Amino acid sequence: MKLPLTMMGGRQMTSGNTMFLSDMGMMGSTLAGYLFWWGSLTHLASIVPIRGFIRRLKSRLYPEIHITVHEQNGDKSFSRNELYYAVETYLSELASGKANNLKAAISNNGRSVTLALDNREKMVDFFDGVHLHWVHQSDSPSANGAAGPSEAAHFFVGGGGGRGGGAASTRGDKRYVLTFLRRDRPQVVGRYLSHVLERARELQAKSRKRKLYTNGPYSGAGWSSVLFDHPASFDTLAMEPPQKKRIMDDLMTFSKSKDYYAKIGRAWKRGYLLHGPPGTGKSTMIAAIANFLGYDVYDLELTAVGSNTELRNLLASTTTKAIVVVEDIDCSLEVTAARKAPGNARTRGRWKDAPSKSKRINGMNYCFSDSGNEGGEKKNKKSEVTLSGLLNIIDGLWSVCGGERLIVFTTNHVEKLDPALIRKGRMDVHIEMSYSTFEGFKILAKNYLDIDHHPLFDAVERLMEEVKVTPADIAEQLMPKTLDATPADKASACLQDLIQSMTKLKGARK
Ligand SMILES: Nc1ncnc2c1ncn2[C@@H]1O[C@H](COP(=O)(O)OP(=O)(O)OP(=O)(O)O)[C@@H](O)[C@H]1O
Ligand SMILES: [Mg+2]
Repeated sequence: MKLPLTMMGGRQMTSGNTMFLSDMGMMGSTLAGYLFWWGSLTHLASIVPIRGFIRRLKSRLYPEIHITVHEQNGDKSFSRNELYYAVETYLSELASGKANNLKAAISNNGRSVTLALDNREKMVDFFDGVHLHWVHQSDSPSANGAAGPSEAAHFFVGGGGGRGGGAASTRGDKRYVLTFLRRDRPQVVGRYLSHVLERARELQAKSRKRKLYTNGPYSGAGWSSVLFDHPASFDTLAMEPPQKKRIMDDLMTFSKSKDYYAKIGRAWKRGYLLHGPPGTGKSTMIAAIANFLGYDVYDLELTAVGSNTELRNLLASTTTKAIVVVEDIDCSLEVTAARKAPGNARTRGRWKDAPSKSKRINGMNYCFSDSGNEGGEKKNKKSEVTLSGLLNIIDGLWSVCGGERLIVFTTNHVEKLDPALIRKGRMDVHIEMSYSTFEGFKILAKNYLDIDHHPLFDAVERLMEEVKVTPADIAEQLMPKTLDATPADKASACLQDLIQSMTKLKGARK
């Protein structure tokens, strides 16, 4: 009798095509032998947990440390643990290029998508030759395959659950667990965690919603704010490229020099004086700086400040990473001694005609919220802010505040300013914003018309050698006047307009 035999996995064993019963006897005893050993091994494994044993053995050889960063602090208030969010930000940058399972969410006012590690997703990082493993864990019932409360992955000694995870977690807790070898503890505790925090701050500063604050007549004794959403950047700023690069390098060096400022015992602040004729881009430059560094802008209206004390309180309530701007400083303050009464001071053009709380800044309308009711009273209040008061407050205030701050003064008349106000150490960088050069014009032509070359460029260049035009004048002429024309026709029409107005100007100056 020939019987086909079927083994585990459904494979048919045949000898040729068949197998005789005598062979089956031998096969049967071999099979019984295997089964015996299999049974013994399984029994042994149930007595000695081999994987656990191997893990324990390895953990003796390569001891691990786990650091758990919980979403909430362990105190009674369950307050938000800022480190958790810093780790999340740091890992989202790392994970976006590497991790397989990510959570996506919309942020930044619906303009960008942020990615974060999904539950139980692991991420490897390297820092100064140290191998670091992160895993995200969540006890939330909705989390995919939730991990046990104190389960931490063992990266160096094999996967799976085990001990670790630090403090006991609460139901619904989310946490990041960092695992590394014990021998790397000094680098991780000493430097890596600071690096994570520092990088997260940089990323948060870049993506956070920034604000424009003002102390105008509608904001009571404090600041009122709106979202700062100005599109200016150094790319779009018409300026000689080497000068632009010097400014950007200076700003970047400043923003990265926290330790250096601390070492030399100076407050972490830098003063910029922007001077030049109207329409040369001083206000635009301030917006570009704010966007470049990711700072908030405090537009300080000195004529609306009642006294030195009020000024001190205003400046003390600014956030870190801020630019405090005083536009037209020569008009805002009597630069030699006591300042003018508000009624006599020139109010900045961009503000003075505003009929309501809506203000036009750099061609954009901003609507300010009213956070106080003192606006009406202030108009008639005589301000007592003095130059020396301003200087003392600036010098004194910045010395005690830890965060990085820029203070920017603008003026059309640098020659009128008291030297004490603009001396080095107060206004460290003096930038002259001047009439447009041909290089500046080409930047504007690229921005406004999207062209790098044009047959009419030569005529513009020749005229620029003879007449002075501000970037604002050029920008005005390069604005398309119709939507119907082709891009090439629009460019030609705008350049002809510009040439015409420059020729007129040349004629008028003869
Ligand atoms: N250097 C520049 N680069 C790009 N655009 C510029 C530049 N200068 C001026 N503009 C354009 O001209 C407009 C007016 O410029 P801006 O308000 O910056 O001049 P300003 O120097 O601050 O003038 P004011 O002294 O009157 O305050 C801006 O909205 C911008 O469109
Ligand atoms: Mg201006």
